[in-house]
Amino acid sequence: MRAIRQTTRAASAAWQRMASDLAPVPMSAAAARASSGLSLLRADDAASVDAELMSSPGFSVDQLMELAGLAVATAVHKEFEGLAAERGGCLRVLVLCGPGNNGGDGLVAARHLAHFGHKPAVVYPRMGSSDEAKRLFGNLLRQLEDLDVPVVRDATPYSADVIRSSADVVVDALFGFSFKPPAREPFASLLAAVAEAASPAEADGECVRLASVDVPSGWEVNDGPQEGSPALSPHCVVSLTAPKPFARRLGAATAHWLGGRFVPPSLARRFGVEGYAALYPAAEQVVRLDPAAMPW
Ligand SMILES: NC(=O)C1=CN([C@@H]2O[C@H](COP(=O)(O)OP(=O)(O)OC[C@H]3O[C@@H](n4cnc5c(N)ncnc54)[C@H](O)[C@@H]3O)[C@@H](O)[C@H]2O)[C@@H](O)CC1
Ligand SMILES: [K+]
Repeated sequence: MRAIRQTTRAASAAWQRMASDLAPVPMSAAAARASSGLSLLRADDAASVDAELMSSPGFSVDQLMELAGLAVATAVHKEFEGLAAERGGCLRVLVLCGPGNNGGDGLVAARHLAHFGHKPAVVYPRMGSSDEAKRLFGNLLRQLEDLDVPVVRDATPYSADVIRSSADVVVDALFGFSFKPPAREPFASLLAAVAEAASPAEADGECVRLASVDVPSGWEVNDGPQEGSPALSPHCVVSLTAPKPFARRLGAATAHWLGGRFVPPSLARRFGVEGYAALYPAAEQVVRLDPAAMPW
């Protein structure tokens, strides 16, 4: 009998040793993100992905901007479908476009929003002066003109009150992953006005809905909102290619969409972002991320 008890104790100890060998080793948060292919893309890595897409696989900037802008328009349309239904199916969308490619995504999004039956208007205070900027953005402006989408080049009239009275939704395409705080004029004042217009501080809680393209403008891409800068508090963010590290600072009330479904798996793997491709349903160009399922 004693021999049987000793054998049982030995077997149990061996089993416990084996079980502890098999138990999952706790991973660091960074390792968990990398192993899932759902890393956050730091600003310099996002710029490298962009540069590589336009070198080895041979995309043109026009192609990428078209897909990014279409994704933005689609996400905005889907996110605010309920609001559109309250407004007879048509939203007044004020698209604020900055001087770089984030602004270009906004110009493309405005065109698609017009095709979707909404009423976009664009504020575009500064355009790059290079020949390439003039060609790229000049074409996008011409396409808006052909659709009778108004484009205003002077941002000064856009106080919080003017924004509130002229728009249901503001698309913030002022700055993306190349933004370096603090914002200079006229963008600083425009950002302050948008921040006020989109804040539900009014007595009835009614405010303009704000959708930010890639990064909420005025937020530091890797660290999020900074003290003292006019920091937007968006209702939704549409991240392109992969969310950037500021995403950790988004509150639970902010919807987070992902678009930019064009990165080849080999390139995505090198930056630890290959896991996002599997999140898109079927032929969708955008996906609403579930914050509980994200490792960050
Ligand atoms: N691979 C991708 O994910 C793609 C990204 N695209 C978009 O491209 C964006 C990045 O574009 P860019 O690199 O042109 O840069 P941004 O559009 O982020 O901004 C750069 C421009 O903003 C100005 N600027 C920067 N800091 C400023 C400040 N503090 N005050 C005033 N002006 C300031 C710069 O002088 C420059 O003109 C992304 O965020 C995304 O929206 C798409 O267009 C194409 C594909
Ligand atoms: K933005």
